[in-house]
Amino acid sequence: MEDIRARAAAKALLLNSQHISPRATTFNRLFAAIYAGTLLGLFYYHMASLLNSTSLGSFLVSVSLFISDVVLAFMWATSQAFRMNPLLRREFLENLNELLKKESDFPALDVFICTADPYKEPPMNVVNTALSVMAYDYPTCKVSVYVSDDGGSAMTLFAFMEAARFAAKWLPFCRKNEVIERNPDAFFTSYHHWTSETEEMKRMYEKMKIRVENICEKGKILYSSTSSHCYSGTVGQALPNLIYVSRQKSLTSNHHFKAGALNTLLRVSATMTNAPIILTLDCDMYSNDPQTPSRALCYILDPKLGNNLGYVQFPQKFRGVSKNDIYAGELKHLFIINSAGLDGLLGPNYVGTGCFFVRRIFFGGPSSLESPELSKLSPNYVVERPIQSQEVLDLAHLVAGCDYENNTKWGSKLGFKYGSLVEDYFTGYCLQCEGWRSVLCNPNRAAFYGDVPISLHVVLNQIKRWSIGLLEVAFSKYSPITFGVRSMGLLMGFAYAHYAFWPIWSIPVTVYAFLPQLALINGTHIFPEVWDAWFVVYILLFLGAYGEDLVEFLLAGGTFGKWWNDQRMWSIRAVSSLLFGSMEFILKCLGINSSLSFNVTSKAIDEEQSKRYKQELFEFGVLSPMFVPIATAATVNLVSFIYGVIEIWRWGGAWKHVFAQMLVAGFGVVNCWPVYVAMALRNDGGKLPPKLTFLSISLTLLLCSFAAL
Ligand SMILES: O=c1ccn([C@@H]2O[C@H](COP(=O)(O)OP(=O)(O)O[C@H]3O[C@H](CO)[C@@H](O)[C@H](O)[C@H]3O)[C@@H](O)[C@H]2O)c(=O)[nH]1
Ligand SMILES: [Mn+2]
Repeated sequence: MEDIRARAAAKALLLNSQHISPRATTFNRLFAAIYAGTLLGLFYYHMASLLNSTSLGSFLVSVSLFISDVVLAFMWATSQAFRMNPLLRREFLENLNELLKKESDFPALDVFICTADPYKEPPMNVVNTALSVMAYDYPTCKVSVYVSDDGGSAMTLFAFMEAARFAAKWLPFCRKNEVIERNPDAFFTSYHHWTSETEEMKRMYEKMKIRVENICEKGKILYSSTSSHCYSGTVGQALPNLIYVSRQKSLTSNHHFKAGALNTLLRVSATMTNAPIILTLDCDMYSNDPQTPSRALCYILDPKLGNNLGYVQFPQKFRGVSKNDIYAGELKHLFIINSAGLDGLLGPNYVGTGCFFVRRIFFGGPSSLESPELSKLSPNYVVERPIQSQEVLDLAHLVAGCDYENNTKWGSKLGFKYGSLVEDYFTGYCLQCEGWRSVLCNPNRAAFYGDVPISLHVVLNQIKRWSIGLLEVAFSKYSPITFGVRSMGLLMGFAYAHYAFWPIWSIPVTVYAFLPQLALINGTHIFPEVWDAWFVVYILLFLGAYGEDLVEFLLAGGTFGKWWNDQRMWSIRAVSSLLFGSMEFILKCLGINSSLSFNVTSKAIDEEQSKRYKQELFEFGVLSPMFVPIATAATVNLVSFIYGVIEIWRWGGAWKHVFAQMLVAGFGVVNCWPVYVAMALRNDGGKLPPKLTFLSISLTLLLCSFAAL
């Protein structure tokens, strides 16, 4: 790749450009300064109330509010890193074509696809993902697709044997007809100009699908999970390599979940193709644009970005999102807004999928090569034997063995990093600390599409796993607030700290979801009254934060409806996933619960659920303990709001004292609307289970009567 970069420099070909909006940056910085000043005012107010508190009760209330606001201020301060220098980029594909004239000019590409559970991740979807990348507009002899199957499932293997056969027809069909939608499933559901050739393709696809689904229904093929498989098939000349890998597992060794799977793929692919560029994909993220690898090359081959560029991250985007995205599954801030912000600093964080890496990144910092234990695994080793030669297959089996990593540097100095359930965040963070930088590529046509979870329970469990993983990093010796700030400077360190400490949002949100409401019932006034200048400070801070969030969301292409759900899910997550995640993390630290595991997000679709999702009805349905704080908060807010209304009606003049608390409770009630509906007004399978409704109403009565004492 060095020589191609040199050629690009000699020809002075512009492969990409970057654009900073001076207006947005200036506005953000000015706004941050004003907001910071207002925050100082708030803390002055807090100090005064702490010093003036007369009873133990009022002191405890003041302390809780103070701690909550400290957390909010910390999260605000760390999030400023995303706003100081946001960057937009463009690629010039026509110039890349000037540069890469022959097939041999293209660097080889190894694609890694991970799957783990044939029931939660239907093999047909995994196959569609693989087909979509096999059909990339890229010299076929340069592409190899490696599928890691952590479930060791014969069904997935069977599906891939079928897929390899189908690919031999599908790829030429796509090239000939210039199909852009190269995921067969997406193509056949969106295509309308049927020709006899298309009909024929569709029939073949349907037949394959039925064969695969039949096998899955029977679930009857022999299941083998104690040996490692590497099947490789090169079906004809004009097809990319497709390699199925199921690493060896045993009950006594730690597999490190997805990070372990990816490291196995790193080694297996090194023995077979050792391509200098690697794309990692989750099985639910298919390619939506065949030109994506070329876009990534526009950065990787850019001589200006040089040897420090380690990865090009594409944002996660989703299909099948409901009209107003009720579970905020798009996570616009995480994947788009904040990533563009980081791009103006040292580059976006790695989000686990849709990311093109330079293989060299997994072997030490840009200027300090870390050698693997076998020279054949090293990034500059050139594979000379064909994939199917016995020698290569033997080595591949060896490096996929369950004990292979013992006493090696894999997971610490080499490859994807172990030690956190969010291996993507942790790996990207460590790599950036080593001095690698990254780029966000966010083209108009989405490069990849994934599935969003369509039930609340699944969403909350996913976020709970993330919270545990993030806290593992936050409280490790690599904490971004210390190690990160030292390695990458204040802003990058802050940005990573913002994520690592993400679960502590649960503190202020839980406090604000209960304390002002219960205090209202108790007759205690905890906020300044309406005509007080300090009330204005509160209002400015609230409107400032929500307003800025809304504007950013709209500028990133969101709608008001989606934003409303986004802010709602922010508080729902905080009182459930983040709270439970933090508790599980604490239990783990205390040694009480030591078996944290990677609970794979279900991608299987239930027809009834999917219908309710389209109608935008919140899906409760199961007995999840995480629903209890949500439902309890909902009822407490309602009771408190009604109580406040009655109070004002009885003692008209008192309204200015309770106004702020009424505002908080009222905001809670509006946000909790779907919860009330799920408790009382619905009768479908997704309503809140009566047991949980009963439990949360009892808890509410308990809390409210305690507060009324
Ligand atoms: O032991 C395991 C567990 C998971 N996976 C794969 O990892 C991927 C992500 O798992 P998923 O359950 O879909 O997790 P999500 O929470 O939806 O994914 C986000 O969060 C993960 C970290 O928690 C990242 O790895 C993902 O890239 C990111 O999209 C899937 O392809 C799985 O098949 C494995 O290969 N082995
Ligand atoms: Mn996923």
